Parts: sequence; C-alpha cells; structure tokens
Amino acid sequence: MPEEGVPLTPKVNLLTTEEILTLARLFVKEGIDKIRLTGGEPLIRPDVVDIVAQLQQLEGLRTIGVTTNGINLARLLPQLQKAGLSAINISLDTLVPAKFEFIVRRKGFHKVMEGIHKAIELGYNPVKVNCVVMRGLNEDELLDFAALTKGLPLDVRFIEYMPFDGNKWNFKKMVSYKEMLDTIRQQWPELEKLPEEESSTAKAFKIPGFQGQISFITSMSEHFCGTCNRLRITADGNLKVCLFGNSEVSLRDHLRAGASEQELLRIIGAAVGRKKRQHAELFLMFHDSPPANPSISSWDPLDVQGLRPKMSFSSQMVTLWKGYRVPQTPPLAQQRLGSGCFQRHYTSHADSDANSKCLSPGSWAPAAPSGPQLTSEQLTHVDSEGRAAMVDVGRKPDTERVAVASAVVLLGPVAFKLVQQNQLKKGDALVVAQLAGIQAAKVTSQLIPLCHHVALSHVQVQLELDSTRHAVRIQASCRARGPTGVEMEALASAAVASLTLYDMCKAVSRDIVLEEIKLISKTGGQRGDFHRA
Ligand SMILES: Nc1nc2c(ncn2[C@@H]2O[C@H](COP(=O)(O)OP(=O)(O)OP(=O)(O)O)[C@@H](O)[C@H]2O)c(=O)[nH]1
Ligand SMILES: C[S@@+](CC[C@H](N)C(=O)[O-])C[C@H]1O[C@@H](n2cnc3c(N)ncnc32)[C@H](O)[C@@H]1O
Ligand code: SF4
Repeated sequence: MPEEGVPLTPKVNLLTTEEILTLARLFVKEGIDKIRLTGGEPLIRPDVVDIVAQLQQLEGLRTIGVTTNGINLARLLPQLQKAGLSAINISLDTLVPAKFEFIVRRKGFHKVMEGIHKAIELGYNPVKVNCVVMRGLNEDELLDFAALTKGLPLDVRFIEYMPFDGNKWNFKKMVSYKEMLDTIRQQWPELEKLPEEESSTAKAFKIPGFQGQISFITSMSEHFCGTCNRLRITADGNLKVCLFGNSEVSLRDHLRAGASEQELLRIIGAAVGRKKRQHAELFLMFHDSPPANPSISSWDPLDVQGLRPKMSFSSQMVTLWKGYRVPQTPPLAQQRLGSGCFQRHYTSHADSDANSKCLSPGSWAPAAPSGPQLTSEQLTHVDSEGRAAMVDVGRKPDTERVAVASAVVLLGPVAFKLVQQNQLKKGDALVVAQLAGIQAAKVTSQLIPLCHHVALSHVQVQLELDSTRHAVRIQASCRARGPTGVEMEALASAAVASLTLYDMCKAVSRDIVLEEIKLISKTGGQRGDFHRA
C-alpha cells in the first residue's frame, strides 16, 4: 500500500455482478477453465460470495480461485467454500506483526494468520502463501517462512519483487530467485525440486520430511511468458492479455453498448491475437542484459514506474482484480548497452480521465496563397464565411485511436555530455522533458485553439540519446477511444518535450536545434490509417 493510499475507481465504472457473470460465461464457453478473483482486494466486494456461487454454476469451469490479503478471509471462507471456491492464495510478506503494519499500513497480521489456519482447517491443500521478497525489508525472513511448511500443508511462494505503478521499484530491492534458493539451500541442502504444471507461475521445491512445499515466482529473473495462457479482466472491465502490456480493450463499454456475443468474441479474439510471446519491453531489457552481479551499484537502479497493476491471471483463467489506478508516474529505466556506451532510455505513461478530443491537422491549414485553393466546404475548421470554427464530432462513432509523433533535439557535444551524465545544474533534463511531454499531451486542447479535448487513455514519452549526432530522439505516443484522433496530442507532446530540453540546456548552450517534429503514424480514424514511410 503506497503511503498516500490509492484512488478508488468510481463504482459506476466497475463491472456489475451481472456483467462479470456474462463475461465469465462467455470465456468459459470458449474454453477457459479457471478463474481467479484478485485485485485490489476481491474480498471487500460485497457480492463476492454471490459471484463465486454463480461462477460455480458454469459448466466447464474447473477451478475458482481467490488471491487475497487475508484480512477478511477467516470470516468469509466458510461461505466462499460453500459457494464453490476451490483454491486460495493469501498474501503475507512478513511474519513480524510490526513489520506487517509498516507494509500494509494497518494492523491485521493476526487476522491473516487466522485466515491461513481457517483455510487449512477447511481442507484447502495446499494453501498458497504469497510472499513478495524485498531486500532490506523481509529477505531475512526466508528461512522463517520456509520453516512454516514443516508442520503445515502450505505452499509458501517467494515472489521476485516486480515493478508496478508507484511502487518505487528499484533493481537493488529485488532479490533474485537464485539468491533466495542459495539462502534456503544453505539451511536445507537436501531441498528437492518438484515437477510443476507447464503454465505454472511457480517453480516448486520441497524440504524432505516437511508437510508443505516452497516455490519461487521468478517473473523478473526467469520469466515464464513462453507458457503464459492467462487473460485478465480489470474490475472496470478492460481485457488485458498481459499483466504488463499496456494494451487494453474495454469489454464493459461494448457490453453496455449492447454488443452481441459474436461481436464480443470478435473483439476478444482480436485482443488475444495481439498477445505477444513475451512481456513488456522493460522486462525484456532486464532479461536481455542482466548485470553480472545485481547487488553491485555499477548497474544503475531501474526506477521503473508507470506500469499499470490492475489484475492477475492464472492458467486458463480470467482474473478479476478490484482495480486501482495510479496516474502518471515518472521515469523509468537506465541501461548500460554494449562496451562503455551508456544510453539512458526513458519510458512512461499517463492515464487520464479527461473527456473528448481534437481534430486532424491536415484538415485545418488555411488555403495557401499559391498551389491548390481549398474552399470553405473542404476545410473542416472554418465555417461557411471562412471564420475559424470547431468541428462538431458529436456524430462520429467512437473508435480506438493511436498516434505516434517524434522529434529530434540537436544539443551539441557539451550539452549532450551533461545530459548524458545527468550533470545539468537544473536537474535531470530527460526526466523533466518526459514529464513535460506527458503534461503537454493532456493539455493540448488548451494550447491549440480548435482542438477538442480528448479522453486520453495512455500517453507514453520515450527519450533516447543519440551519441553520434549529440542529439536526443523523442517519441510520443497517445491513445484514446473517441470520435476524433490524437495526433495533435502526440505532436504537442513531442514538441513540448523538445522545448523543455532546450530550456533545461540553454544555460550551457544556445546552439540547440529542434528539428523533425513529425507525425509517425496515426490509426483508428475514419479516413484510414497513416504510417510515415
Ligand atoms: N509476470 C507474471 N507474473 C505473474 C503472472 N501471474 C502471476 N504472477 C506472479 O505470481 C504472483 C502471485 O499471483 P497469484 O494471484 O497468486 O496468481 P498465480 O500465481 O497465477 O496463482 P495460481 O493460480 O495459484 O498459480 C504475482 O504476484 C506475480 O508475481 C503473470 O501472468 N505474469
Ligand atoms: C496485487 S495482489 C491483489 C490481491 C490481494 N489484494 C492480495 O493482497 O493478495 C496479487 C498478488 O500480487 C502480489 N504483488 C503485489 N505487489 C507485487 C510486486 N511488486 N511484485 C510481485 N508481486 C506483487 C501480492 O503479493 C499478491 O500475492
Ligand atoms: S508478463 Fe505477460 S506474457 Fe509474461 S507471463 Fe505475465 S501475463 Fe504472461
């Protein structure tokens, strides 16, 4: 739980009980055989027992699981079991009550333990205990957690700490699977590897003679994307085909617009078709070039934020989390590439709940004095008398719109070096420019007079250093669902990120050139897609 808490999604945006069941029915009909309710915290949803009971009626659904913080578990579990709950995962990151209070920001350790014992008493076997291991916080408790499996039928699962929105993930905080295994092997050298299901998230082991087992979830150091068969639906009804992918499609909106089963299946099929073989680029970056020794500081800490933690998954399952949204968060990643070449690569995104949108630039330029003359009928941004007018987009259908724009800022060798080494007196130019780009996308309609205000669902601004040109390459990508496109947002984002770099560096050099601000691609509009050759 972040210190400042988490903003709650308005209830009207959440899927209703009936909508959850309609979607579940559809997925189960298509072959999904496991559904996990996770979150957020699923057990604070008042209809959770009812949902489980109705899921239980679905023919073909073999497993209904819950991942919970355990606080309400002892109280609810008898009803949940009766309703048909078949698998239970309980999160517990420490066995020290005071530390629990620090992590969770409230009391409750004993309630969680009570929940674990209740699950055992009611015959769940194994009861999975999820422990996210964080250096400096609980890595000293590995042996205590493993020892719990001696007399209890638990599967204690040690999870590598993953970056999620706002959790201030840092490479040094992550304890790798190998390191955990070494620590446990020192105490129990006879630790045995157990077989596991192909699509399992966990690598399982057993200490001989112990009742339970321990497992490792190695999402960071040895990802399991190759066997991933999970789909997630967020509490507000978005289908996500990857825990870390940014691509989401709102099934709720389609349901509420009266989409037929066939239409929903087509939309789901298209989303699943876009599922990649591996997860988000940050992880690929991690997997492709891991540091030789994660504990040494030569590997700059990855300050990764901006990923949207909304839901979970499981083998052939739809996992419903009670979603939370953390809006735009800063930086990202720093990586060392090749021999001595230090490239900083920033990515981030913002979610915004603003409403509406803007027009396409191609339709707005006033008739040039020479060349083809346009009439006011051909211009969408002037009225019949040639005065500026905002286009009425009210009758255009909503579609998913994405635009990507880029810019190049030629800094010159001196400013470039200072930016590269993050030694500018004014601060980290790349981070400031990245945030400025995100801000600009969100306020484009206020900057460009005839632009509509648009409900951006995602903004991503990436800055890359180009040492051969002493330049920074900027790429801004904007996404929205609406009646009009987002290229003005993407262009404004790239332009303002460029201007911000100029501002950050102007004390060092004024010989800075902003160039090549251009649209790279635009998709989803009625007039067809645009891709720059
Ligand atoms: N990268 C990645 N990690 C996942 C995924 N599913 C689960 N995890 C990891 O597994 C941890 C525990 O998640 P759970 O909610 O217990 O789900 P699960 O591991 O699929 O549960 P089981 O169905 O019992 O296997 C999460 O904190 C993640 O670290 C996934 O699809 N991708
Ligand atoms: C996000 S929680 C949601 C369900 C429920 N509220 C809970 O606490 O279990 C789902 C699982 O993700 C795990 N998790 C949370 N943050 C994580 C992180 N940064 N890295 C890896 N796993 C994490 C939790 O420990 C939990 O087991
Ligand atoms: S990160 Fe995405 S692709 Fe990889 S295992 Fe998780 S959900 Fe599957």
